[in-house]
Amino acid sequence: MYITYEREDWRRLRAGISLPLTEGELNKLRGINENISLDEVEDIYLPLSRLLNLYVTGKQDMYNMTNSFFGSHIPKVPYMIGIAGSVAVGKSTTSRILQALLARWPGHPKVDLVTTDGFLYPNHILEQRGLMKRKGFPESYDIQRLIRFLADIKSGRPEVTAPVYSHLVYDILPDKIQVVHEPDIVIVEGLNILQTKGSGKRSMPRLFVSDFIDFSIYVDAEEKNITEWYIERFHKLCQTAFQDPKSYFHRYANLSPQQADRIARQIWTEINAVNLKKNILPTKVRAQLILEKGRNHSVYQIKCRKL
Ligand SMILES: Nc1ncnc2c1ncn2[C@@H]1O[C@H](COP(=O)(O)OP(=O)(O)O)[C@@H](O)[C@H]1O
Ligand SMILES: CC(C)(COP(=O)(O)O)[C@@H](O)C(=O)NCCC(=O)O
Repeated sequence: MYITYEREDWRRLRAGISLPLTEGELNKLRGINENISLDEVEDIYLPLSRLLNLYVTGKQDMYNMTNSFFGSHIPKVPYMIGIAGSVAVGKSTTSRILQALLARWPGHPKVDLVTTDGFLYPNHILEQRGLMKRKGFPESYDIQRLIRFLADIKSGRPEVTAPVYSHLVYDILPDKIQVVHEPDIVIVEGLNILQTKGSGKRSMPRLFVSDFIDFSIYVDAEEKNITEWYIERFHKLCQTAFQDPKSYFHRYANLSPQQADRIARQIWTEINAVNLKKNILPTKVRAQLILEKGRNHSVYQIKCRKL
């Protein structure tokens, strides 16, 4: 079902890319994640952005042909890329690198990035429903609202808005929205984008998030590595974001490294690992492309769906 490329074969696909990264651009990418190696960007993400750019152009050509066949004018509809995978596997980093790379291809497409955490229910609703320890589980999202949002984008509406989630206050920000304005490409990132908990009552036709996605990518790694990345990120947050008195986790600001380790492991085991096994990993087979990451986040294999 998938064609498998080992890293060495995949990186050779770079040969056909006449779009080297300039020093300034490399620095900008380094700003996205100081730990990402530039070899990784050039070997893995640059060829991937080239492939995606071909798909985007192909889809645009199809729209143009359809318009000329029917003598009609279908409004420009953005191309939608979905990035799925576990908490802490590197979805945000992958999305932001692809956003930056895709914007460099000819025509300089406008690439907007949306994360599905904006569609989590606010804490007061999660509290009422006893779901505060279930953030990220299917029932913690307002999936109908997410599907409406995607349907609005895909119907060619020039401006669509999304709610905004803050990892600092650990809640939806009631007075903030994200405006998605006439994008050429939208990257939707979230652990739930390949799930099949649809919208609508049982008796109604059901739509899934993936019905609106043109190309889906699953970022995969062994659970023991993802656990380490989660714990490392938690340690970093203890020293940075949690120091802010506005942070929901400010109580963790003065933890010893051993205490931080224990708490991170506990949150991972009780919430995120359960969600990974029960609700996220089973969706991997629905992705069109799978990035297999080894230790240090380096991608050692890429699997592409044959069709
Ligand atoms: N390609 C990468 N190279 C190095 N570190 C990475 C890479 N991708 C993610 N990370 C690190 O792993 C952790 C999780 O990444 P993040 O993108 O926040 O994950 P997610 O959005 O899936 O929760 C972060 O600490 C991030 O800095
Ligand atoms: C907000 C998240 C559910 C991720 O959501 P996503 O952006 O993938 O929709 C996750 O980062 C989270 O907060 N999980 C709850 C347990 C924890 O604090 O890690």
